[in-house]
Amino acid sequence: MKNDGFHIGQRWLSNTETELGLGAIVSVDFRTVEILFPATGEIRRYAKSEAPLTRLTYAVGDRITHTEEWQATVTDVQEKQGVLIYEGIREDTKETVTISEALLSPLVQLNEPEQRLFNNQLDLPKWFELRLQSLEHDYAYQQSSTIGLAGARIELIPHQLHIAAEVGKRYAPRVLLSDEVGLGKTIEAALIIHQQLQTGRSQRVLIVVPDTLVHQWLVEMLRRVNLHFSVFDESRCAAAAQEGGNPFDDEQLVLCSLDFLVQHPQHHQQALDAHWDMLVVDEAHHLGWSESQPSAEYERIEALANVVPSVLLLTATPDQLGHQSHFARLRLLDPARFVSYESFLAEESTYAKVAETVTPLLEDRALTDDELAALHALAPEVEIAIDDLASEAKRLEMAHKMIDLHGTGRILFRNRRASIEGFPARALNPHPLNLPGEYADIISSADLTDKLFPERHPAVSEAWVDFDPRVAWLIEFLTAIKPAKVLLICASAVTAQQLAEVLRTKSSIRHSVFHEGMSIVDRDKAAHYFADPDVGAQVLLCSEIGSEGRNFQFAHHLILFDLPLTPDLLEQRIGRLDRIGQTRDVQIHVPYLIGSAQQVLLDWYHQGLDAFCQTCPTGSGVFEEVAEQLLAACHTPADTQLNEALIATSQQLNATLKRQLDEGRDRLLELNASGVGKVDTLLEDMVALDTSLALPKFMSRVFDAIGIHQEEKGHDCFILTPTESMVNHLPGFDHEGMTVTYRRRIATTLEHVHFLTWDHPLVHSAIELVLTEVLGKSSVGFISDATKPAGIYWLEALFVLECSAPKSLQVGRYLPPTPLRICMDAKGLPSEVSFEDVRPTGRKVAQQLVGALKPQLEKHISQASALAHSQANKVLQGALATMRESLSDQAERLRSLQKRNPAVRDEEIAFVEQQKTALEKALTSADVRLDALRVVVNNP
Ligand SMILES: Nc1ncnc2c1ncn2[C@@H]1O[C@H](COP(=O)(O)OP(=O)(O)OP(=O)(O)O)[C@@H](O)[C@H]1O
Repeated sequence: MKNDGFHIGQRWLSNTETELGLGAIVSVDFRTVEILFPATGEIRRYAKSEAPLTRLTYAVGDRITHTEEWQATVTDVQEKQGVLIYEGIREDTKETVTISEALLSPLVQLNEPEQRLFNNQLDLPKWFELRLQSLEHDYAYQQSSTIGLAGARIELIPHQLHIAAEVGKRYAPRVLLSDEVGLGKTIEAALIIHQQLQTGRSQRVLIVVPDTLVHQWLVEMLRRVNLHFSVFDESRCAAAAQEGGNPFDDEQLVLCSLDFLVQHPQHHQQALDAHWDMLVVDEAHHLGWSESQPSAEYERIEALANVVPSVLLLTATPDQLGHQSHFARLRLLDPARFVSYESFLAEESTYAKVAETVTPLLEDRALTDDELAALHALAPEVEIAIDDLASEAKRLEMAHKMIDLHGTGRILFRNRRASIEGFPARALNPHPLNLPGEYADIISSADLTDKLFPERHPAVSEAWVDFDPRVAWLIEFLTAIKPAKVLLICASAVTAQQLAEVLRTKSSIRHSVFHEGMSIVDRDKAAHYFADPDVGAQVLLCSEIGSEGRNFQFAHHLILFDLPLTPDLLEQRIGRLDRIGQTRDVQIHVPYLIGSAQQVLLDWYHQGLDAFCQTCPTGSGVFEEVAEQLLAACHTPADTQLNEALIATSQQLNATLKRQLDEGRDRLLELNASGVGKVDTLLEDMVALDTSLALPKFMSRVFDAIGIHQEEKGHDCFILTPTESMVNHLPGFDHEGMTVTYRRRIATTLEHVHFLTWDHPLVHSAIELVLTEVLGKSSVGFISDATKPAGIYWLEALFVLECSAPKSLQVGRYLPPTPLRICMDAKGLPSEVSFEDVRPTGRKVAQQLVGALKPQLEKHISQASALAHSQANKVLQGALATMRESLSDQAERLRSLQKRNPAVRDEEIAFVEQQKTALEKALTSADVRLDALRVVVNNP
């Protein structure tokens, strides 16, 4: 429509302040024009000849919005005294309406690149690049193998990454993470949860842990993977109860203690009703089970596991409450697969055969005919041609297929220290002390507890600390090795408290206690005080509750003031120090009374099982066999014959069981868990990401563009602060300032520094901000290329191929929003040229250029659009083919697995099929949209 001057009532857009919305001319005189912007209430007065304004006019077919907020589609346009009168059909009532442009809503924002380009809503050319890069990076991220893993603040430890990647990519994984103590099960769980959340496979997660570990889990989730869990306890639920409803519905990520669920059936019921995607249970050996007497803990978790699709159980000592309980937990993960304990035992006895048959595949040589025949016999339904085993990679693939087919491979992961390098050694330091006469009567009683813990007998009350030589030894020992940190564990809270009292009254040794009689907050304070390297406690005196889960690897000395009766508990105790992050050999000190039942235990553990200096996965098996003999020996410590026989039997049993485990279950589990041959590519991808400069470069441009100042601080850290020009709200950005790093090494040592990776929420919100803003949708810029004629121009059109689908479908695996950049030259031909350093032209020039080139540009846009559609179609066909192939493979693999290994559930197969159908539908509905336009003119 021809513009023949300003008239009151006309609607114009500001070219310089696009955020003002649609303005209305309120006065015009012979030299100036005054315009009111109703959306912000601001008025501007301009010289008529210089006014940076563009008239907004609509054509037939356009959609307009009335000030009363209803919409209409334009059917006719007339002009009366310079003001446009639109006729149209109202969308809600279908009435025919007539609207003067004066009554158009001021809240108009032109979103379409073309509209913006031809209405002079132009931005700086750098915004076009930012949009393009944001789309390109997001595209790469969505397809990356490292999604959900790269952003964790951890060292890259292969066995953990393998498990996390293997489990994290499954649909509703149900697994038992059973690495030996301290190898990183919590970290593995954190990585799996993070991956499931980042990819949309899960949204609601409930973590259940012993109450001693609630705080530690809270902190680990936050510091390792940036996840804020809410702790639910009695007081939180009571407060929520007043508002009514189910308190568990209020949060997506919840952490609570197992005790809490056991002691409060009504809250357990609420948790059951709260529709979780994932349940995580730490120290799952507490879920004791026998056919006649399942524990309350087991029943509570079983009820949850029956309704929650994904379940992770964590325990380093699966046999701690007996092998039956271990079976019961596997059954809880997959009731259809683990039907009876007897059949489970029978199957276990075949593991050695499976391991023996698979092992040659891992030996980097051709298989003999016999070995090949054994392989055929193991899995007759798998066709194995010699060619299938020609290369090392193929043999590895076959080995993993076989492991997958047999036993607990898919649901149980266990790494052992023996197969992981770099662990320091453990040394036993026994400290024999004379048995005081005061204990004589007590230890001669028939009660085993009296024999093992005479200090707890009422007859000696608090006086034992005065004559028991372990107490004097303790003070002397602590004084001698000061300031070295020492963790002391004993069986009872009373003993820990009494020892603390002695240290308080008889020494100046800084100490702290940790036992079940304290509140969770006080316990954490005590642990924190112990961890403080400068002014903290030298010794932490723990009751048995300190023997699980906690991280005390900064200490190198462990005192076992008494010994527990079960080997797995001993392993848990030692595991507080012997865990990832321990930098020195672990010194285990056992002060014991000569000739006591404790000496029997010491000798049995050390000589019978070698359980102090090595981890002893066979301990519970041996214990089950010799329990009677062991108890008899504890009753008669002086019976050397009995003791020697006990040790000899235990040594023998231990050797046999170890061999069986080594050859069978553990060998298979280890092959499955450690990721030999499978994790290398992932590790390479992670290292490549860590060393790439793409993210720092990109973020620096984004920060610059949105008005965040980035200042280098040294140590590879940057301080981010808002500048005055920062107008947009960036979720996750701290306006007080933030210290960030892109380096893993810095992030794992400086915990207050944010670790910026492609997984980080700040990076996601920055990308989202760039893409949801209109900034950059249209721009004009100059390049200087002396080799090309001055004045030639190109039109860059950025299209996005995308489809909408529910998040849980993770359509991004196959077709993330895909950027397609098409560049047309002045002749209307597609060009491969790309531009760097496109500089702004100035608004007026840009306006004039767009005005002059409008007919050509319109033509180029439609040519580019046709090209984009044809490119998109190729991309789409590729995505469909990949999706079909990959899901068909998955379904086929699951079906063939299921024939051998019922661990594969029917729902898993059905799920893959449903996904295939849903993805087919979603992908075929994908469409191309124009996201941004940039006109680039050569002006050398
Ligand atoms: N990849 C890693 N990077 C940095 N620290 C790690 C890593 N893996 C484990 N750690 C640290 O090592 C210690 C042991 O890890 P974690 O607590 O996950 O082991 P765990 O197997 O759960 O132990 P437990 O058997 O005692 O429950 C923790 O302090 C943990 O933070």
